[in-house]
Amino acid sequence: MTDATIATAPVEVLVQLLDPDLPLPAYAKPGDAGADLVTSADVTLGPGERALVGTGLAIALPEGYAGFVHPRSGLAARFGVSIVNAPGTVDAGYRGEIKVNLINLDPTETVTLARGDRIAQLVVQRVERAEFRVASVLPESVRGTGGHGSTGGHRDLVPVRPNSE
Ligand SMILES: O=c1ccn([C@H]2C[C@H](O)[C@@H](COP(=O)(O)OP(=O)(O)OP(=O)(O)O)O2)c(=O)[nH]1
Ligand SMILES: [Mg+2]
Repeated sequence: MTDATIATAPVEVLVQLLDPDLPLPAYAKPGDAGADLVTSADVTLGPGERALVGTGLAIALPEGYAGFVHPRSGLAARFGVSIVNAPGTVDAGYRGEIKVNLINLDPTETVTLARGDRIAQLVVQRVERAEFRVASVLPESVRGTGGHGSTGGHRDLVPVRPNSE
């Protein structure tokens, strides 16, 4: 089945509208993974500035689910706006307002967002709960302890610092 509109039944998420004039989280297109969240206030972010922004929503996710607050790629590409703790994690038991820690990563431009603008997207996912057990030896794996670039691929990537030749 390739039609993105044909999907399994959606999971029901109760939403408390803390600000009745603001919308529910909304999927912009069929098949979208993220439902857009809006800012409840006007926000101005100078270069490098961040702000914890309300969305006017509180939700109750079913047990076994979490919400992940992701940046919007359009805001990132056009204005350099991202989320400090991307993706933010909304626990199933959280009943407070969903907030978004926006940051303007542009080095020179100030960005202005108006109340009601879509600032982030909420991805609802099933999550496993782990039981952590101490082990003195871990099972072997092909990767082993290699990480942090151990597979290469950075040969041509040389860090360039401003004002250095
Ligand atoms: O982008 C986010 C991330 C988190 N939260 C809310 C929901 C989440 O359930 C709660 C706690 O988030 P997290 O566990 O990431 O933060 P913490 O610093 O560990 O806080 P706490 O000590 O309350 O767990 O804050 C948001 O509203 N937006
Ligand atoms: Mg926590």
